[in-house]
Amino acid sequence: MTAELMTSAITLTAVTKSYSTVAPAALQDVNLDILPGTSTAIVGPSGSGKSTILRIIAGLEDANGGRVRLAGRDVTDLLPEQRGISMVFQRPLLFPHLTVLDNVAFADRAAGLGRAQARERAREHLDMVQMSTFASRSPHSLSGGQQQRIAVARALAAKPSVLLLDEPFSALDPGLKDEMHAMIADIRAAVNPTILFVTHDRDEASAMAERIVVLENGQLLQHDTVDHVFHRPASLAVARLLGGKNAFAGVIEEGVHHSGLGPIAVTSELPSGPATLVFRHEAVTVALQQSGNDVDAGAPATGNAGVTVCQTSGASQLSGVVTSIARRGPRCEVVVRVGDAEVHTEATPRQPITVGNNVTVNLPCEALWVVPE
Ligand SMILES: Nc1ncnc2c1ncn2[C@@H]1O[C@H](COP(=O)(O)OP(=O)(O)OP(=O)(O)O)[C@@H](O)[C@H]1O
Repeated sequence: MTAELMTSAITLTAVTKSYSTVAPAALQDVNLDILPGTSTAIVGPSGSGKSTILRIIAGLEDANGGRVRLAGRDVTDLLPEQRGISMVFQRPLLFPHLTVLDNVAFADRAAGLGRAQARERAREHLDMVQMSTFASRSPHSLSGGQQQRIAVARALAAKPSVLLLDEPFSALDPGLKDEMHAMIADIRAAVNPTILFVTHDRDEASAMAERIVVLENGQLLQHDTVDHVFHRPASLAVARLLGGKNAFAGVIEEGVHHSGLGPIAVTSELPSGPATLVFRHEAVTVALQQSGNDVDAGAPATGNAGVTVCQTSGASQLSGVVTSIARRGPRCEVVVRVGDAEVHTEATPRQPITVGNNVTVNLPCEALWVVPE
């Protein structure tokens, strides 16, 4: 492999975009700093402005205000082909009349490179996406996943310092998606472009990126590490958009959060006042209460908020009653009524838990997070 390393920081400053004077702005004052060589996912509901951000960075759409910089260079007024960016779309958009090899050689040919040399470089990029044996095939003879590999190889052949991917693998089945994620990891190891991609799939965001940008209604709600957006959301909106199911409105008084769930010790550093307690259901386990054990075995069957102090054991334990169980692949999601509230938890299908059981909910301290009301 002779491909050279290529990577750029991406900086958006106060970028706004309105497609019409009557519709709400597609992007509102978006500021974003993407470090070179990183991979970042953009997530958000449909219509939140995800594709618009990519298109403005690529130069396919003009912003109404703000600046776009790549590696510190202001590219706002440059044409797409002057920016050193490649973009891959949900559909591969290969040239049907060219072979796979010539599809990938296209950028070099257009840049004036001789056919033999362009094809030699194209072979390197086909190799990078493990498609060298398909070089002489026509695009229509390939599967959707194979065509998307060729689209990625063609994008890389333009030697971009930034690779933008707009829901590139959303049409593929889960097994193929995993293979594509492995391919992106190989590409990062080989040429390390800065990657910014749009996805609706939270698992894909965490599989392919180390950071996530969360958008809603054209506004950037949070840009942070994968771990932080899932476990330390900046707002209730972020928690919800990332699939968080446990949120309890209440009030903090002297380091204790009070809600329908009961009193939960948080941290004394948090100011007193209204706040919502959030935690991921994946972090919460549930266990059948055995009579005689030391966990609130006498709780009434209607469910009762356990007193919860979160220090020595590193976890709060709540007593409750199972109200529903739903299978989620290899896991089960178990909903437990605790006091006035419902807590979403996870269990394995082998656990002997049924609806109506008295259970203990184990809430690890590190899973707790508080967001403003
Ligand atoms: N060419 C266009 N003309 C008019 N409005 C547009 C155009 N492109 C996008 N919009 C509007 O701008 C807003 C943001 O669109 P965008 O495609 O960026 O959202 P998105 O988050 O990528 O959505 P999705 O997840 O559905 O692809 C939407 O309200 C959309 O209808």
